[in-house]
Amino acid sequence: FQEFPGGWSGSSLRGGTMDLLLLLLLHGLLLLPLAALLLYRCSSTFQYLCKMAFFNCWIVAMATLLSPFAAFRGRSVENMKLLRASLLPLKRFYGIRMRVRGSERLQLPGPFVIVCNHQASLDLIGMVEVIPDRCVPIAKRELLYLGTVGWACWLSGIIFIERHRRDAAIGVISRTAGTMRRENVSRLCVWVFPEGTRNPGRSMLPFKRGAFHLAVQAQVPIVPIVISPYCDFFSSKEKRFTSGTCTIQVLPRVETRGLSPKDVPKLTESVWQAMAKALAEMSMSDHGDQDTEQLQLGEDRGSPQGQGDTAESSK
Ligand SMILES: CCCCCCCCCCCCCCCC(=O)SCCNC(=O)CCNC(=O)[C@H](O)C(C)(C)COP(=O)(O)OP(=O)(O)OC[C@H]1O[C@@H](n2cnc3c(N)ncnc32)[C@H](O)[C@@H]1OP(=O)(O)O
Ligand SMILES: CCCCCCCC/C=C\CCCCCCCC(=O)OC[C@@H](O)COP(=O)(O)O
Repeated sequence: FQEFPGGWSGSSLRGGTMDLLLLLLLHGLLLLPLAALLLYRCSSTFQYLCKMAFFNCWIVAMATLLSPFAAFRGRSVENMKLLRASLLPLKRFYGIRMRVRGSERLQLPGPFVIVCNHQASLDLIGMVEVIPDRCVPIAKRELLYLGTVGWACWLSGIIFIERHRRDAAIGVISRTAGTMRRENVSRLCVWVFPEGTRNPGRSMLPFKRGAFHLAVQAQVPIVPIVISPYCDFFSSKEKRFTSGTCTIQVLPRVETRGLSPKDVPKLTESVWQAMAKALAEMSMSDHGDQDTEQLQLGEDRGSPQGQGDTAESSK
C-alpha cells in the first residue's frame, strides 16, 4: 500500500468502478448505432418505422423552421411555396421515382378544383410534385392542432373542415367557392381528397360530394389526379417501405359550367368512374412496366427508356 499510495483504498475502488461504467457506456454508445444499423438492414419492420419516424420528424422540423418566415407574410396561399419546397426533397431520401403524366392539363388560366385519390400520408410527396401555384388543400381540422405543423398549415392558407359537422363543413366549402369566384383574376385553386380519409390499396372509396359542390358553386372545372398504388414499395399494414416508382396521372378536366346542385351526384359518379378506370389501368401498367424493366435489365443493362408524354423526376 505504501508503494501504491491510495492504491486499494475506498476512493480508488470507486474510481475503478466509475472507469468501468464509463467504458461500458462508451461501448454501449458505439454498439447501439451499430445494432440499429444491423436491425435496419435485417428487419423491414424496423426500416418502415425508421422511415415513417423520419417522415414525421422532417415535417415537424420544416414546419418549425419555416413557420416564422411564413409568419412575416401572414396567412397567405403564397406560403404554400415554402411548404412545397420543404417537402420536395423527401422523394430523394426515400428513393421514390416520380413519373408525372399529363401535367400540361394543370396549366389552366382560371381557377379549378383538383380531386385526388388518398392512400396514405405519403400522398404529400406526390402532391407537392404537381400542385400548381396558388392551390390550397382542404384538410381535416385535426391537423390544425399538431403544434408547428398546424401553424404552418394555417399560415399556408390550408382550408380546414370538421368532417363530422356537415353543416359547418358545407359552410366552409360555400365560402371557399365564393373566394374562388371573387379571386378569379388571381386564380385560387383547391385540392381535395374526395374519399375524405386515407384508403390504402388499389381501389377508391365512394367520393364525398363537397369537392363537386365546390366546383359547381364556383362554376370552375374539376381536374382529377390519380396517384398509382404504393403496394409495390409501401404498405402501412405490412409495415413495408422500400424504394420504388410512383406514377401521377393528370386526367382531362371536367367542365361544370351550367351545372346546378342537382347535377352533383351524377358528376361525382362520372369523375369517380374515370379515376377508378385510370387507377386500374395504372395499376396494371405499373406491373407491366416493372416486368419490362426487369426484362430489360436482364437483357440489356443501361438501355434508355422513352416515356412518351411522361415527365420523370427521380433520385
Ligand atoms: C413548411 C412545412 C410544413 C409541412 C406541413 C405538412 C403538412 C401538409 C399537410 C397538407 C395536406 C393536407 C392533406 C390533408 C388530407 C385530409 O385531411 S383528407 C380529409 C379532409 N377532406 C375531406 O373530408 C374531403 C372533403 N369532404 C367533403 O367534401 C364532405 O362532403 C363533407 C362536406 C365533409 C360532408 O361529408 P359527409 O356528410 O360525410 O358526406 P357527403 O355524402 O359528401 O354529403 C352528405 C350530403 O351533403 C351534401 N353536401 C356535401 N357537401 C355539400 C356542399 N358543399 N354544399 C351542399 N351540399 C353538400 C351532399 O350532396 C349530400 O347530400 P345528398 O346529395 O346525399 O342529398
Ligand atoms: C403540441 C402538439 C405537438 C404534436 C406534434 C405531432 C407531430 C406530428 C407529426 C407529423 C405530422 C405529419 C402530418 C402529415 C399530414 C398528412 C396528411 C394526412 O394524410 O392526413 C390524413 C387525413 O388526410 C385523413 O385522415 P384519416 O385517414 O381520416 O385519419
